[in-house]
Amino acid sequence: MAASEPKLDLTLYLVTDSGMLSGSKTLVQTVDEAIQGGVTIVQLREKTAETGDFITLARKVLKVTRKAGVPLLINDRIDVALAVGADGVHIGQDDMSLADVRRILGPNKIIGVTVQSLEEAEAAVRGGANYLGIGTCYATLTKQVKVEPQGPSGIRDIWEHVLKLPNPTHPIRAVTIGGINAYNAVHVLDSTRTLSGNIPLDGLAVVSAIMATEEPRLAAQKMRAQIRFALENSWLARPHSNLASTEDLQVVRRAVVDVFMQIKSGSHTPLVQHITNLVVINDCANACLAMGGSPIMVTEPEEQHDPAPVISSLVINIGTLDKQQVVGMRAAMREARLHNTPIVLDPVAVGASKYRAQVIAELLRDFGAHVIKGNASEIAALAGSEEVKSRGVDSLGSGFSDPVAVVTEYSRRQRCVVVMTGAVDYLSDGRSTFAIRNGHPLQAAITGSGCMVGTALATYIHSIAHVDPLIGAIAGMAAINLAAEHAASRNDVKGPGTFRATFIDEMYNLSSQQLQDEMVIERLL
Ligand SMILES: Cc1ncc(COP(=O)(O)OP(=O)(O)O)c(N)n1
Ligand SMILES: Cc1nc(C(=O)O)sc1CCOP(=O)(O)O
Repeated sequence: MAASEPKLDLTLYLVTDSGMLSGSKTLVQTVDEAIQGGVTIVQLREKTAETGDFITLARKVLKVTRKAGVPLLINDRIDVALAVGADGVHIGQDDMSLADVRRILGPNKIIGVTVQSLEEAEAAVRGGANYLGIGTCYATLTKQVKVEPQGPSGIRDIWEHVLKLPNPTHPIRAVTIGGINAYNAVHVLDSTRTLSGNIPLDGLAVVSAIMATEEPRLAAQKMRAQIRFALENSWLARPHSNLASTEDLQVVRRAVVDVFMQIKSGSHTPLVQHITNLVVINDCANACLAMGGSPIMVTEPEEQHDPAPVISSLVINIGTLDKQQVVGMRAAMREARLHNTPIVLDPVAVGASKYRAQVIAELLRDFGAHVIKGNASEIAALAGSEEVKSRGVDSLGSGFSDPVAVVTEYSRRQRCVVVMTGAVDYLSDGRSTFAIRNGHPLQAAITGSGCMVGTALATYIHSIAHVDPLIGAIAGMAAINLAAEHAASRNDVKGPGTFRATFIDEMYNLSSQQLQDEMVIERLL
């Protein structure tokens, strides 16, 4: 194959570490296979190599990268880059200054700079870096990092900041690095999209996710597929949903009924995994069945891997939290992320203890969610608002003075659909916000009705690729509220006990015509 001119494509950035090789493959073979699997740029990072050995290795790797038309950068060592004619270098804050490196290498070589703060990022952009390696995203065993991992939201803050800077010569690009793998790639790319403009990072940089495997080609293929999904198919990547954003509420209503019909007609039976609280397991399983889904209560960490490919959606509910359960939740969310399975997070009583708040913050940092559902006090606790207080699992007072602003802004920040339940339910994807005014006070008189909302959301949002999560959320919320209205109006319902059983019956009986005719929905934004 003829050599081709390397162009800067940061989509999947391999940073090498020969110390991680298992022994069955050389570094050159590993790089070669990783490129075949989809790596788009390589950085030779040999922290302990002698200069002569480094140059010899770099020449061999360069042959492979040139053949594939992929740029080769050298970590830290400008002399090695010059000696072999590499395409550029990557430097950190303790290395030779950017200005000196640019002077030595000239205007055409690629220079990447590690940045961990707004100030470092600003200096690198002003100094003419071609791209930024924004670190450290997650904890890593690959190297000792000096700063606390900042998680995707910290990375996003830096990315957002640099995009607002005037750029002297060329548009700035960026990847993030640290603890990234095929399981968290989509979440990292989704949640580092800028709030203003929805602009994603240019790619992800990895060391161990490829270097420490026996199958670098396969590892690179998996990473590349996840990155492609995040950049092209994730709902955040799709242009503003035509359905939820349309001014015509009739179009929204029809889309909601269509989603409902898919399940009601039996053309699709979503397999809805629950890791939920002890109080409501049975109710949630029955609600799921009654709506046309199939519940599966797989909870042990060890048994998350096998069913993961066939799970349609995952409910994580922290109502009766224990440490072992959290391990299972993390394993389930990790698998869900790999399979792009929608995750519905129910942060029950998150404001009640520091432990709950910490668990939820870590789950959101590490895995995120496609939908967060809570009552006003739970959303207040998550959004950092003092306006609504809680008592146990209940909200106190009359709620937010401006619920639309709270829900919309929190949804925008979390990059997911937020559903805030109450007498009026508010649902937002950060771009469009709706109120649903169905439901009955008896829902608050039984335990688990909020948890069953989580089940309903997950049942209708059974695929990220095929269901707009906001439309699916509206379908779930409206369906369960209408079932409550129908149940409460029945003569055989005498109070909470009979309501509870009848509620499930009416979830089962609800027709698409009733949903169409009786759903009270209002667009607020
Ligand atoms: C893409 C990318 N980003 C960050 C780094 C880290 O570089 P640096 O700060 O120079 O640390 P060392 O790699 O030298 O340990 C990187 N190498 N690549
Ligand atoms: C080389 C490097 N630089 C980092 C930074 O934060 O600047 S983290 C890191 C190592 C990343 O390795 P892995 O993909 O195996 O977690």
